[in-house]
Amino acid sequence: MDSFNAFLTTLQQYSYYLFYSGLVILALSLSHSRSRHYPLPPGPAGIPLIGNIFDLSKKAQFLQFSEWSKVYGPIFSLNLLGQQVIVLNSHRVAGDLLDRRSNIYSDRPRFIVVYEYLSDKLLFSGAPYGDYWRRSRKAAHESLNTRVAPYVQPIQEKEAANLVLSLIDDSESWDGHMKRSSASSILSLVYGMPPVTSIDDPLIVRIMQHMHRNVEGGQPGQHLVEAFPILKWVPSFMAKWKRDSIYWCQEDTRFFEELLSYTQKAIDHGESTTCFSATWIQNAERYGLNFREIAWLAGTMFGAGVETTSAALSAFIMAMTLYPDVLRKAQEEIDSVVGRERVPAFNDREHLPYVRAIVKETLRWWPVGPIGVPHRVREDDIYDGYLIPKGSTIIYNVWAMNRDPELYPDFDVFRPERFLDVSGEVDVTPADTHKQGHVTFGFGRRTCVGLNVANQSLFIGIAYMLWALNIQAITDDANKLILPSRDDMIDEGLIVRPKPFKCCITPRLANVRTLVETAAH
Ligand code: HEM
Repeated sequence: MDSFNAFLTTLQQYSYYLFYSGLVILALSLSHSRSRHYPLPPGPAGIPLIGNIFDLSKKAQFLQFSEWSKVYGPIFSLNLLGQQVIVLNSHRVAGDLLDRRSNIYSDRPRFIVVYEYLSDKLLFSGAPYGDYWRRSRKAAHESLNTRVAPYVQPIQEKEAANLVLSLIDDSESWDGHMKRSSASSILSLVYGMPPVTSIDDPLIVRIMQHMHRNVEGGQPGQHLVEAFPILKWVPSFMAKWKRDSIYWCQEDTRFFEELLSYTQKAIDHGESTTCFSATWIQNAERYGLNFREIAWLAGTMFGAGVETTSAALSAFIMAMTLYPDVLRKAQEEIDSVVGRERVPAFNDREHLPYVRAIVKETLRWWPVGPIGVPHRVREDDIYDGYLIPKGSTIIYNVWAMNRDPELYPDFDVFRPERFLDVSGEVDVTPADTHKQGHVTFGFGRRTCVGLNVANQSLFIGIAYMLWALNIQAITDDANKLILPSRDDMIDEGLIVRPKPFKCCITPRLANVRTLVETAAH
């Protein structure tokens, strides 16, 4: 009898279980089918099966998106070869979804070439929102947040001094120096290496090649396999992209592991080093990262930090060439705070609101990543009466948001004053810009983890250049100014930098070199 009762109780428990499971499944499927009754956000009509892919090949994507946003509004949808893409064009919409619903909007779309093959799934900036991303992001965040300023700032001051020296010695290659300086800064911060001062240094050349491959590999339309993932299964001997990617992944892994061994040796020899990678090695167990994963975490900083920071520095040079009044005003501020007997330092930051505003305006006026880095939504979502289907690629249109005429009425003009109150002292930043004044660092849980390092690097680099150098447009034989064109860009897909142009960069005073040289050593 007891066993029969036990059987009945179990049966009862099972029935409850089945009943409640049934309810949950019913509720889920109802909500799923209900959500499917909502329309997609509006968007340009495409061709059956291939969607809007050809509409996008006519001009730079961010320009096309911005044009569409004027027709379809702050949120519109596209179909790219069957892939649903949702484009967000206003601060409110991007903030509502990517920041305030970040629990479902923090995934990345699949990057087959760059993430799966070129990095063997170790490039965490391209990783899905999951365990590996969380472990890497935690380690990165602990090293790159504002609290580590005492370690970061002396390195960045030295790098800024070296940048100015190279601009004094070889101003014609100014764009190359921006890249060299940004790469050198990452090498010092991540591995504790001394500054690299030559553009032709093999280390710099190697890093540039790695970045170039990643940028090229990630360019939309570059590889058919991104649109047709089934091509991933084509054997290597028939697919050059696959052969090359596997080869370069091995080479880059070896390169990053060699660089990390530099830190490991320093630790083994008992040297005191507080560089990022030493922290990661010493806390490897707590982060749950092995040697290879740390090597790639460190290597990821090149891809994420060099091209972006250097493009912003180049945009600053363009802005100073086009807006000499801004340059003059900033130099007056710096001269009154720093004087001519010493070089600028981070301690001056608080007293240089106009220079701080120039950093913001540079990133607003020239968003180096005009469409950021795409996210992916993990669940069906309803927003403003529209369905955003699970698995959609979410693109936030930084270009359009940084040029929103309601927030920035004269958006085409480089005007740092827009970030200061009437007293000229207090920073002013619009809502949903994460106190940055622009959205160039992205959104939500994937927001640029290096933004403090980047802001500091730009501040000190710009302060040094303003203090030490005159930056002017060149003139022709008739003494007429030859101005660079704002529209001359190198569009590398995710990163856009000014096309190098000729300008005149000279020391402001005779004592500049001696003072900067002392600071560089
Ligand atoms: C002006 C300079 C920079 C700009 C404009 C920039 C911008 C961005 C953007 C737009 C993203 C994607 C955010 C998103 O998905 O919503 C990103 C991610 C990232 N950035 Fe930056 N970045 C800069 C400098 C740096 C630096 C200096 C570092 C490292 C030292 C860095 C490390 C990273 C990493 C690791 C990620 C991936 C984060 C993740 O997927 O969780 N960035 N950055």
